[in-house]
Amino acid sequence: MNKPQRDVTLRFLAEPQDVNFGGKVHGGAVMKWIDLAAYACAAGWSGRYCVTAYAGGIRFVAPIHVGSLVEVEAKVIYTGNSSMHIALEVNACDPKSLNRRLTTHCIVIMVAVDQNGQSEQVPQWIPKTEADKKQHASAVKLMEMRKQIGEEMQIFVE
Ligand SMILES: CCCCCCCCCCCCCCCC(=O)SCCNC(=O)CCNC(=O)[C@H](O)C(C)(C)COP(=O)(O)OP(=O)(O)OC[C@H]1O[C@@H](n2cnc3c(N)ncnc32)[C@H](O)[C@@H]1OP(=O)(O)O
Repeated sequence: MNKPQRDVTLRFLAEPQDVNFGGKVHGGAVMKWIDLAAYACAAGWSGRYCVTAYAGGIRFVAPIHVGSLVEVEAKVIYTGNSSMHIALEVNACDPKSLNRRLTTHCIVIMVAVDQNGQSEQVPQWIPKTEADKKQHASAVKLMEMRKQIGEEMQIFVE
């Protein structure tokens, strides 16, 4: 296997088929792009097939217009035994003016699985730069917060 790749960026044009009733790109389309980028990032890091275990903290900061050049950036910010925590950012711009702006961001957790859907070990990512260390620490903090949210939400799934 090649050296694990920490990040990936998908680049494409928002097409008319992605539009919602308000004339902007549908939130569901953005979430699909995010899932695809998270998968490509996790697969590139682990060299394995991966599934989405969690997606959260999504914030739609600004709408995306049809015809925009969209960039979905995904990067590993934490690895567990089989999980990869991935920070995603979606930026868009008019391809004529290249006035790039943030439209959406969130966190996705992907898990590497074998052919039977059992979780498999992934290479560990070790933060090196100050920015990496901050993001890693934030991922650990978010894990704790999700545990509390999960416990609170238990009444809705029983
Ligand atoms: C076949 C080849 C075709 C190739 C073709 C290519 C196709 C190219 C197109 C691809 C396009 C994009 C594809 C996207 C991928 C889908 O869209 S997948 C569809 C949506 N996702 C699913 O269906 C996943 C359903 N869930 C599961 O299967 C299981 O819950 C999981 C995720 C495997 C975990 O199972 P589990 O029994 O909890 O496993 P366990 O070993 O206890 O935990 C594993 C890890 O998951 C973590 N975890 C589990 N649940 C959670 C949670 N809710 N929150 C956070 N972490 C969690 C644990 O903390 C643990 O982390 P580590 O400590 O190991 O780091």
